[in-house]
Amino acid sequence: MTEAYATADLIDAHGDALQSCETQFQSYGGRATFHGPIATIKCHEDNALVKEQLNQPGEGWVLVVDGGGSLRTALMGDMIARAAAENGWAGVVVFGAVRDTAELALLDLGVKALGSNPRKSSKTGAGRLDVPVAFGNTVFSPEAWLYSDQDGILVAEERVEP
Ligand SMILES: O=C([O-])CC(=O)C(=O)O
Repeated sequence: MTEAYATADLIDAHGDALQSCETQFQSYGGRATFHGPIATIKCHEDNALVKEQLNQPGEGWVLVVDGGGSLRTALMGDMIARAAAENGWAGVVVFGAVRDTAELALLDLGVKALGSNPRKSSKTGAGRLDVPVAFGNTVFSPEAWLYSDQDGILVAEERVEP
């Protein structure tokens, strides 16, 4: 799905209402531009919670996964990402690594991550759901709004009109 806004235009118009994430992400998903309200997970090299959440209805939300920046294991691969797309999530932002990147590019889902690693994560369920997470000088609070495109990621406490 192509969306008719650019983050540069949004921040020009609504600068005071927006945080702009300084972390430089790679874009892996088939959707280059995506936005939606935020759900969060904080976890470390364990993706059971990520799998569980993305198998729930997404209703246009964006899951922000704070993996602590670890590139040692992948927190999402093609199976979890396919479930996310089928369940209507708009996108997934991973402060950490993903895998199966060739397949991720074919999905109608926004995926941003720091990098990739073929090694899988553990699946104990360790981690926390729906807590504010922060990276790149930006706080991602549950239910805030996220706007992402090739230029970066913006966060607003309330929805802003593109
Ligand atoms: O199961 C995992 O750890 C992640 C994965 O490879 C997938 O989503 O296909």
